[in-house]
Amino acid sequence: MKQEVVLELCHVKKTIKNKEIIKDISFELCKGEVLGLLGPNGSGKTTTMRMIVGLMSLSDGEIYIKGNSINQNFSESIKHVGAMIETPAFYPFYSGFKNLMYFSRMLEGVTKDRVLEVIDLLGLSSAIHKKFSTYSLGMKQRLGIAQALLHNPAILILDEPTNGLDPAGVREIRDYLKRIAEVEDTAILLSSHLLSEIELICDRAIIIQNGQFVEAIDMNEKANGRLVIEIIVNQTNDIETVLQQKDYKFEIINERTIIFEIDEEKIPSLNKELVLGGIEVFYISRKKESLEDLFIQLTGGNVIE
Ligand SMILES: Nc1ncnc2c1ncn2[C@@H]1O[C@H](COP(=O)(O)OP(=O)(O)OP(=O)(O)O)[C@@H](O)[C@H]1O
Repeated sequence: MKQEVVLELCHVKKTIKNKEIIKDISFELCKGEVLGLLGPNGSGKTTTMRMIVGLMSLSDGEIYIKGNSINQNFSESIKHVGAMIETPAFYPFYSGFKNLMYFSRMLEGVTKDRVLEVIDLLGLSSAIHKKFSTYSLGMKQRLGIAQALLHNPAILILDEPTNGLDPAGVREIRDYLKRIAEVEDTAILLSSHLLSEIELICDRAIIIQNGQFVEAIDMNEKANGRLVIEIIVNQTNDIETVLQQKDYKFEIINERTIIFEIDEEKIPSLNKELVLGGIEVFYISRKKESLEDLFIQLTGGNVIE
């Protein structure tokens, strides 16, 4: 069953001073999904997010939030969005709690119970009455996410939420984001230049480069066992004849090497087929592509921080 689409970008473009910053970006974000926006520095991740939250206008294209065009009905669409785009600004000498209460009063219908709920959701209860200035960077980020969630938005937009955090802090944020998506059914769009994070946190990733969509990757498909394997055989000339009736996805690399993209459970039957077809199999080895390999391959080896 297809999930409800809560955010849709259709051929979005942005030109600033005659420079096309965003050339043509389209993607969808579904309820409860965690989607990563991945791209080298300067590829347009922040600009894309700024347009979604209305901090920047679109030069062309459309953005729909829960079916409402942000161009035509901004006030209706923006109420479904919570965002942390720049470093969140809090009063340093107020406690985390007082800060959240302060922001909650500016939002319609946010009760003290909801404030307590987001504090619990982000694991901030034990430190919530301490001054904001005493918080670690990870706690400041979590308070920022808690603030963005106060009005229970359908979509949470986070620009590099793990930037500057140590590995333990990164893991913490990752666990909390997964929890938010599960518990509140929130759709999360986050950007990161850390590929490993995107791979761990997200259900899907959109790769962009030079303001242009490059590829969408489904992490669950990867996790569901689709592997890249390398098979060394005595000769590859007859491979196509041997496998003629099967819908294998493969590439002959040279006279002895073939690469297959295959479900793990189909490897033994593939092996059998090759052997029965008169092909001598020397090695079968797993070449599971990491997101990093794929990213470098797709973006032509651009340097990533
Ligand atoms: N207001 C602006 N005026 C002119 N150029 C801009 C403006 N905002 C962004 N740019 C340019 O647009 C491009 C994309 O920037 P953006 O910040 O969206 O990229 P990014 O993928 O978020 O990069 P980073 O990871 O470094 O933050 C960059 O070349 C940037 O210099």
